[in-house]
Amino acid sequence: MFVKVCGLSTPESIQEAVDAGADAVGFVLTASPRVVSPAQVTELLSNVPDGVAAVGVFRHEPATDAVAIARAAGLQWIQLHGDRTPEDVKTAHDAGMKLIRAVTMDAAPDTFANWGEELLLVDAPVPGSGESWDYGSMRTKGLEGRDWILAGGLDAANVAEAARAAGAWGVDVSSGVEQSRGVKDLAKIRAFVTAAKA
Ligand SMILES: O=C(O)c1ccccc1N[C@@H]1O[C@H](COP(=O)(O)O)[C@@H](O)[C@H]1O
Repeated sequence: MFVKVCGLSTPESIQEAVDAGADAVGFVLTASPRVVSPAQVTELLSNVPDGVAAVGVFRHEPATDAVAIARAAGLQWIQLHGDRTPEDVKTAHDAGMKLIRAVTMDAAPDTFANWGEELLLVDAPVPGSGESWDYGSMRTKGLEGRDWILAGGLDAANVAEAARAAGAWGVDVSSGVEQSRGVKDLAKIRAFVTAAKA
């Protein structure tokens, strides 16, 4: 199970996620209680070892802006939420970036198709809200055999059953590993990664 821990802003939280076995860490570069600056990301990247993907997360920004911000920060992966088009995938790839394309669980059926992104992420209607949803509804979206990530309202207690119900290849978390909004809890990070990997 691929595991991404998102909304990290301190060396300690990155270290905990990496030590626990996370495959990717996310830095929120859009309006959010978890926002970090590109300069902060550049500093934090020294705590991310080779083999762990460091992902810049964006919501409504045009893909061209996201690519420029991520590149300035030293990132090679971007995660694009919001309304997107196949042209956005091309923009990311033309810039040499790898892409996680995020769609909401209630998005139009054609948006679940493979547009050539490296990974698809399926999230709650409001990203980063901590809201859980009907994960089993993903069984009807034609995602079998795809590398796709489940997100939205996950925590250590529900991640195993949620991933099983959805048939997910990977999972992503932010709210479920926090002690208060935007403040990560190291024990919850470890518990989440351990539960997901188990
Ligand atoms: O975490 C945020 O604040 C955020 C803001 C804008 C776009 C995406 C954001 N995070 C993504 O949301 C899910 C986590 O949701 P939850 O908090 O666990 O319910 C994950 O994909 C993050 O990358």
